[in-house]
Amino acid sequence: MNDAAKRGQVGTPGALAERDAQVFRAGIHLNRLNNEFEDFLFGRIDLLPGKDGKKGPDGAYTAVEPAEGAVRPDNTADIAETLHIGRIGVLDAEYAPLVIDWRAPAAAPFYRSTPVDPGRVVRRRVIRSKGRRVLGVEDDLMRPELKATLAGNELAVIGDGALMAALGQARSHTMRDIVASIQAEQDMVIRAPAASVTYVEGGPGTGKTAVALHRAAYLLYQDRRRYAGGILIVSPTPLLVAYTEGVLPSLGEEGQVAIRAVGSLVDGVEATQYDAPAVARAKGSYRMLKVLRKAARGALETPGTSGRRTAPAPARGHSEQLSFGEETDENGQGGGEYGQGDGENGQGGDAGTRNPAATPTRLRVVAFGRRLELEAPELDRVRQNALSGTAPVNLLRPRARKLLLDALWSRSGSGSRHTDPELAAELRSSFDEDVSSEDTFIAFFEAWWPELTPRGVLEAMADEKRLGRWARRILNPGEVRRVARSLKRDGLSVHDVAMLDELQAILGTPARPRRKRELDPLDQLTGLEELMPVREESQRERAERLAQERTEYAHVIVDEAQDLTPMQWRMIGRRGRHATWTVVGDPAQSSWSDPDEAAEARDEALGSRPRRRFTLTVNYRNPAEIAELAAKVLALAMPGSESPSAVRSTGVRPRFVTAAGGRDSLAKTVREEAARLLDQVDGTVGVVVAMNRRAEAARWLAALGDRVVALGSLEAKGLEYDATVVVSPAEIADESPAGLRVLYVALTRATQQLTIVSAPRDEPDADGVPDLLRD
Ligand SMILES: Nc1ncnc2c1ncn2[C@@H]1O[C@H](COP(=O)(O)OP(=O)(O)OP(=O)(O)O)[C@@H](O)[C@H]1O
Repeated sequence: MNDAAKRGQVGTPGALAERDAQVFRAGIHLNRLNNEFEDFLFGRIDLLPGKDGKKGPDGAYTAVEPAEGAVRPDNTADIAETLHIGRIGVLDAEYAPLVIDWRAPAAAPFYRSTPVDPGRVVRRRVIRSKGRRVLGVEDDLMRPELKATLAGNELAVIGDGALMAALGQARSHTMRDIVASIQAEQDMVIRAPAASVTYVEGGPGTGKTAVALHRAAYLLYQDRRRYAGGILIVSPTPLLVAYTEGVLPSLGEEGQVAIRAVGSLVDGVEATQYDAPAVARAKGSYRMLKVLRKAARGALETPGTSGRRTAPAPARGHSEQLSFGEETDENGQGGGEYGQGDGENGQGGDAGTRNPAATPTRLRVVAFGRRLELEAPELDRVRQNALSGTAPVNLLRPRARKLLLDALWSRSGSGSRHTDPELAAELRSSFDEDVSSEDTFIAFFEAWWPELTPRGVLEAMADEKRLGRWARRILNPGEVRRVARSLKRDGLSVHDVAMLDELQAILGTPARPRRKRELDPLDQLTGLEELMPVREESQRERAERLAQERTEYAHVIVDEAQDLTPMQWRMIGRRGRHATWTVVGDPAQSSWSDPDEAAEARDEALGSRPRRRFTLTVNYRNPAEIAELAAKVLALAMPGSESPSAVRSTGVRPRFVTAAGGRDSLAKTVREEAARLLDQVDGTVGVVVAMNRRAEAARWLAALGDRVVALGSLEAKGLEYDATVVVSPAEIADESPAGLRVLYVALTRATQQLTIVSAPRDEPDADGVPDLLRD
């Protein structure tokens, strides 16, 4: 900035422009440094000289292996290079690297080096700090046999390992980044090239979510321009979004990355309700796709018995010329109200609802002084003819309109009036103009072929009779009844959102004139707003706005991919048609009942892009004592699959408690156990119950403060707590066909302590161990 000020004194216009540009860049950099100040420098590696002596642009040796003779026969060596690793890179006054960005190639040895395969690293140090104070230092010696010296002094070793220090810390309600202790197998995934599909599997606690988030930051660092197209991270629940969304800003990345729950992928919708398992199964499966296709066409026709009329009514005085079904609004006025928020940005499907009027069964217009009339059979023929096109239903409107005019034209008999083709064409076009500007025709057309919204179609599906027709031979009558009933309820379920999105694709969005965005004069001054105290829209706000408007992304990261239904895969697939992908999941934790169908949908979404597969094998979350217990359920849920190995053990075994029969006893026991755990851990306690006990469990715990949370089994996905109470394993396991896998998720949420509360249904033995968890 000082430098820039000097440029300004030159006084030429060019120098002024350069000054502005430099001040701007310096301002951005200063901002980033200030934002990243906390815990800015977290790592250091001391290295042997590189094999070929070559150095990269960041000034570090590029070779992974040490130079020949770097280790002397008496096992002594000199440190040739010391690198400091931080959240972002910093150069010194000479433009030499002072701190290396954790994502830079030179930082890779910090993560990759292990005692088995140390490369050039002799000592790896993790530094914890607060503000300007160093709180602690943890060293790992990668070559413990070596006596290394740095500038004549022997290398010191402090602390007992950064990883264990990180894992032992109490948990809060938000996830922390793991930059200081990323492990080698995780680093391979984070830095995998972004070509095509990177597929990561691993058991609970292996760091899949952490790795996915760090990968997003890494990709942006690697190729910011390419990912200006945005990175979408899809998370299973809003709870997990809230838990993880702080990680990227802590890595110096926000704006380009949108983290969305699968129930919030359609703009303006935030679904938090869950359907009962049988309903979810019908709504999520491929079968629903067929039903939606039929419904989207069927919904064009509204039975007269609906009794609801809010479509634009014919103008007064013309109403007698429109024939609606028997139960239409008598005064024919209707009020012309479409729901608001009809998606100016072309999304359309999320906010507005329109209740179409009963479909008119007769059209009468006056053209060329003659009354022309089309009756129901003719209208029906025209409709079927129009629908034979494959285009999205709303985009078929112009075609339907044209076919309607054709039918009226032929009814008028005017076609034979002229033999001269030019005159005939002229006559026809003036006929079309005449008819289509007539209020009657306009009103008729709006009611006969209304522009459908996804919400409108979903509402039509709430009518059991109509749904039954559209779902004939696809859903069974029980499913039809349950789905229709679920759609009558207020608010959307997570599965409804994928249906809305599919409907949006089936219906299509007709082109609308774009609203001109006002030019913000500050925008013109590329980024000067960064430095101004008052500005209209911050960079972050702008990034959020852009993310809102974005419908496709350059990279899509799917977390907990094992849970997605076929319909959800289709929804996400539409957002990444040209994207590269990172897909992380664990089949053993899947709450979806038909994994084969979901795999088919996943393959369709990912297309034929080649896949690179990784497996994470170490459980960083659960102590061995908890992992061992969970493994028993894994053996039942997915016989033969391997549990990840737990990296530490606490010596504290899971506790088993039995609640006597009766609601009060269960409530009391759970409350006591939660309170007991709150006493024993510094951080959070999660109480996991079957989905239908959610509200009840929240009441049980209301007096215990906000360190404790009640969670339905499906909501526990991806989260973690210092301690958890799992209430009635049998109830959770019996909830759905995937119940055992859901129970496996519930049992693997704790970082320190786990208590199992059994109800009589769990058939606990004398020690309180429920049937499902016995050897
Ligand atoms: N290298 C690491 N250093 C420190 N902590 C780590 C490391 N890897 C993972 N963890 C921690 O382990 C816990 C589990 O990680 P994460 O939630 O990413 O696992 P996951 O594989 O997504 O689990 P699940 O499948 O159960 O959702 C988190 O607290 C995470 O911070």
